[in-house]
Amino acid sequence: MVTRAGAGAAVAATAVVALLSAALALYGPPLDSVLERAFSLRKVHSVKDMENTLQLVRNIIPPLSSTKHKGQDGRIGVVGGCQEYTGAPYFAAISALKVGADLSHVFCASAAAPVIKAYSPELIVHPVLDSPNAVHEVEKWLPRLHALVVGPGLGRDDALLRNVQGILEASKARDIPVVIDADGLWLVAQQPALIQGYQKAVLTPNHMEFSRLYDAVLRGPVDSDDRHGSVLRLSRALGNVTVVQKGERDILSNGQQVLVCSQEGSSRRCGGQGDLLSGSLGVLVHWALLAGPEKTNGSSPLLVAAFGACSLTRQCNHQAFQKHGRSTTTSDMIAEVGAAFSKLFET
Ligand SMILES: NC(=O)C1=CN([C@@H]2O[C@H](COP(=O)(O)OP(=O)(O)OC[C@H]3O[C@@H](n4cnc5c(N)ncnc54)[C@H](O)[C@@H]3O)[C@@H](O)[C@H]2O)[C@@H](O)CC1
Ligand SMILES: Nc1ncnc2c1ncn2[C@@H]1O[C@H](COP(=O)(O)OP(=O)(O)OP(=O)(O)O)[C@@H](O)[C@H]1O
Ligand SMILES: [Mg+2]
Repeated sequence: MVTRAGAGAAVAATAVVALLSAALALYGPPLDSVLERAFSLRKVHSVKDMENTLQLVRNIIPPLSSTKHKGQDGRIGVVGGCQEYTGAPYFAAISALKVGADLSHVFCASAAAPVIKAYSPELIVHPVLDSPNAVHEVEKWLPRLHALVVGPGLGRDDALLRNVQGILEASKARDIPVVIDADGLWLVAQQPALIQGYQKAVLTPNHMEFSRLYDAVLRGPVDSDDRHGSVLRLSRALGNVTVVQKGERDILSNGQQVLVCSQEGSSRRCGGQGDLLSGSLGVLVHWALLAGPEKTNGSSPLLVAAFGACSLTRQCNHQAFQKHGRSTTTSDMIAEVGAAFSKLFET
C-alpha cells in the first residue's frame, strides 16, 4: 500500500529530478556530454580486466620458429633525430629490436646520423631527413617497412616538419601503420587533417602533448577531472584514431572503448621512457595487425598493441628501479626489456 508520506516522497523526488534536469539544461554541460561520460565510464576497463587484455597481447605475439627468415618478425622505421636530440630516436629504434623486430631503421637529419650510428651497430641509420629529396629517400624504403614511429627527437624545424608531412602522406597511401609521438604530435596539432580518420595511426601523447592536441582539435581546454572522457572525445574527433595518454595511469581509446593500464612502474621519471614505449609499440602494432581481430577476441588490434607497449614500458621501469633506484635511466630500462617481456607475456 502506498502511504501518503510515501506518495509525497515520490512527488518530491520527481520534482527534484525535473528541477535538476532543468538546471542541467540551463547551466550544466550538454546532455550528450553527460551521457558520453556515463557511456565512457561504463566502458572503462576495470583492473580485473587488465589480465584479460594481457592475454590478448600474448595471443598476438608471433612464435619464434626456425623456418622464418630475417625480417618476418618486423622491419620498423623510426623517423626522428636532429642536431639536438639523438637519444630519443636511438631509444625508440633499439627498443623495437629488443622487443623482437628483426630490423630497425632510423631516418634522421644528417647531423644526428653519425652519433646514432656510434651508439649502436645494430641500427640502420639513414641521414636523409634534411635533404631536399627527403620524402623520396624515405619513400623508397616504405615497401620494405611494416610500421613507422614518427617523432622521437625530431625537433620542430619547419623544413624537417614539411618533409615529415610528406612521409606521413606517403605512408598513409601505402596503408603502413604509424605510431606518432613527441614532435610528430606537434606536427599533428598544427595539421590534424594529416591523420584524421586514418585507422592505422596510434598517437602517444604525454600530458603536455595531449593538452596541445586536445586544444587544437576540440578547441577548448581538457577537463582534468575526466581523463577517460577526454581521451575518448579526442579519439572520436580525430575519426577514431587510437590515442594513448601517458601518465600515472595510461588511458587508451579508439573512440569506442577505453582501456586503462596501471601496471606497476615506479616514481622515477627520467627522459626517454616515452621513446621506449613508442618504439615497442611500432613492433606490437605490426604483430597485432598481422594476427588480426580473431586473436584479439574482437577488440581493436591497435588498442591491444598499445596496451602491451604501456604494460611493458611500466614493467621495465619497475624492474630497473628495483636495481638502480633513483639513478635509473632509460638505458637501464632497455636492459630490462627481455626479462619484462618474458614476465608479462611468456608466462
Ligand atoms: N635523450 C633524448 O634525446 C630525449 C629527447 N626527447 C625529445 O625532446 C623533444 C621534446 O619532448 P618533450 O617531452 O620535452 O615535449 P614538450 O616540449 O612538449 O614538453 C613536454 C613538457 O611537459 C612536461 N610534462 C610531462 N609530463 C607532465 C605532467 N604529467 N604534468 C605536467 N607537465 C608534464 C615536461 O616536463 C615537459 O616540459 C622531443 O623530440 C622528444 O622526443 C625526449 O624524448 C626525452 C629524451
Ligand atoms: N606519474 C606516473 N607514474 C607512473 N608511470 C608514469 C607516470 N607518468 C608517466 N609514466 C609512464 O612513463 C612512460 C613515459 O611517459 P611520459 O609521460 O614520461 O612520456 P614522455 O614525456 O613522452 O617521455 P620522453 O621523455 O620519452 O619523451 C609511460 O609508460 C607512462 O606510463
Ligand atoms: Mg616523449
